[in-house]
Amino acid sequence: MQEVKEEEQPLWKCSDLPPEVDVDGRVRLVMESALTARDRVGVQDFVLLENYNSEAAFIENLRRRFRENLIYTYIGSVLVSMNPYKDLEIYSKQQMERYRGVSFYEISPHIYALSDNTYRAMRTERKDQCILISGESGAGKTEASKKVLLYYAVTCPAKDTMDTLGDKLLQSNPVLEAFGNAKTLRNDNSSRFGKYMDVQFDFKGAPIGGHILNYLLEKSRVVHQNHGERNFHIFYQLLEGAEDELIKTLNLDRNPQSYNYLVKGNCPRVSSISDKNNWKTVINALPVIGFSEDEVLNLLEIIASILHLGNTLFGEGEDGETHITTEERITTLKKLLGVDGSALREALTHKKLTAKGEEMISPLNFEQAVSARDALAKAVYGRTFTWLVEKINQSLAVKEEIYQSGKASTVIGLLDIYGFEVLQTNSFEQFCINYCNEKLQQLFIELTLRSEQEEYETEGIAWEPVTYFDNKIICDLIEEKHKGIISILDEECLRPGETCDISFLEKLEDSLGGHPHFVTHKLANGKTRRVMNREEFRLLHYAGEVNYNVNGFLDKNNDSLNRNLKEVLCQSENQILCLCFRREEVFDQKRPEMAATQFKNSLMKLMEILMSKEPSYVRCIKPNDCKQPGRFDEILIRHQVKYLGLMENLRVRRAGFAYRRRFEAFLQRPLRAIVQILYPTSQLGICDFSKLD
Ligand SMILES: Nc1ncnc2c1ncn2[C@@H]1O[C@H](COP(=O)(O)OP(=O)(O)OP(=O)(O)O)[C@@H](O)[C@H]1O
Repeated sequence: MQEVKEEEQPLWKCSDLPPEVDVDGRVRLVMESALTARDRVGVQDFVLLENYNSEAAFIENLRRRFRENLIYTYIGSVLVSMNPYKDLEIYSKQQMERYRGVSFYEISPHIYALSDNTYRAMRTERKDQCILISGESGAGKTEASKKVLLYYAVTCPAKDTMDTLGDKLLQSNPVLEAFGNAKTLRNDNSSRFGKYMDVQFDFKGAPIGGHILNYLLEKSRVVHQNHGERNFHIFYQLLEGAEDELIKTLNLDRNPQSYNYLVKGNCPRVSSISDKNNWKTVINALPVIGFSEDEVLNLLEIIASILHLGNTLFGEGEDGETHITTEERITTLKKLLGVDGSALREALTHKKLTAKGEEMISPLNFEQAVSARDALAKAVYGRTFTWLVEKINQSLAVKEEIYQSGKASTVIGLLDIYGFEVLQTNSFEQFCINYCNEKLQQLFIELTLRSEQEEYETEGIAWEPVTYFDNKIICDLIEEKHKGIISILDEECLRPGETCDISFLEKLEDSLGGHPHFVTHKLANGKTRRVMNREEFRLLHYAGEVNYNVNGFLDKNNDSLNRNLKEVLCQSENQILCLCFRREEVFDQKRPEMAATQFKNSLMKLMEILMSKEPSYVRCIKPNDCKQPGRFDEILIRHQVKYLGLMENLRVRRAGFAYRRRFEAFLQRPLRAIVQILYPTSQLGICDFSKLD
């Protein structure tokens, strides 16, 4: 692969110049060469753009760099990363060495430079840091976060325990990806959950522990996939990669098309994915992260049982009663889930209710039985995933007592969370994902746009104020107590009487009609009405308009599982399931929080965590929708530049002293090069430049 080494671009080597060229001539040639190179490869920090107010100039700079495989560019200390959709040889150990301990602006932009800078800031300032990686699906967030982890695993000083910790940190990735990622239309390896990971360092800078917080797994994918998409990778890995004996033990058939939960997307195989190789990686990683043989078997029994559950079918008798028509599946489920078969059969076709203190059993109709079965599959998968993350956390936990309180150590947090999502049909999951992005935008405004300008003001620096859209109004629309969409949704789920998705929509119209960021078919004017479905509401997000179809909102928010199904599972002999389904839950009268409220609360906590740390940003951009290298889709890119707030970010950076200081540091590089041409034998180091001033 032909790559441009940026450091070699702008400068001519002395020896390239004919001896008769005098010193002035040399300097002139060097400057000209730098300018020509800049014309070709663009500037490596957007703050150096002459026309920094022009979006066209910004995009042109991205284009030039992308063409030369220069995927990283700074906006001050923010790293903009373009997904190259091909392997570039820029992540080797030698590359890591180049960035280690080197000042941010002395060397070409790189994810390693940001990783190193964050690490050094943590060490010198003894302050917790966080790296916030954002961008839309497929923009390269997970790849970036893996590069950061790899950098720390390779370059940080090692404690005795570090070898194993580094291994565990790296090995937890393929496991999490197997269970939490799936092929979507936009990304063959899309994370279907949000992830925040803390890496804890001791006072010598050695990593000593880690912790992962996971957010809202897209459980609906377990039972349904859109056309061209797949279920979570682990199902296909198991069928393709497991040894014959295991397949037999789990009573499976290797063909994914045999399973109802795997056929919906009509996409069993993906050319870019080797399920067989990935299976090997996962199965080798599990013991490294501390899974016992029994736990691995129990885990795979759960995965297999979900496939069998999807093939458990129902029929309707003459009197309208529902029964199971695939009795052999119950026999298999009994074995794999370690539960009582007849209790499971009963719980899949009946519902237990308590009315006036008395227990009643009521039969389920066909649709109810299908949805009880699907709810069981989703609950089992979702809780198993949470258990898996907990298990990884136990293995990454800091072992030494002195560090357990966290006071003697410092932390670098890594946030890799779903980007803003607009699909053909947007449901509850997209609503939550886009709400999360509104919150992150708030944080970005708070920590970058607002705070930097306030700093300029306090320091009495003259600058041109940068205006930006404050999306608080949209956050309030979604999360405000009693009035926001989430409160209205909860109310509709809980209130007695007939409620449904449409009654929720009507409630929204009654309460929020007239809000400048909320529209429905009924409230819209003619032009918007024509493109809106009657079952949709539209939110005018900071990043653009999104129509949400209310179908399924109530069910997904309720996220409930019939009590008798819970009873069956809490008696499971499967070690993992009996931890996931607790007896107390069956008897607990208190209703657990609804899914959207749980998500809202977890986001509030996340915001607190992030606010308490010094942030660095990686803004990932996806160059095209076809996952193709070399293709630069300007419209798509312009949209991302807009919603990632990159132009506002650039204006703020350009405006004040922070920019000037960094600009000066940046200038030292060509200056040093020139000095080295003029005085080739000089041993001047970077600090000597102050003397030159
Ligand atoms: N730096 C990179 N070098 C080479 N390929 C990359 C790089 N970054 C991303 N890719 C390619 O793009 C794909 C998508 O990247 P990634 O999974 O990191 O996206 P994402 O932003 O995390 O998406 P999602 O939100 O869907 O999880 C990767 O599987 C890989 O093929």
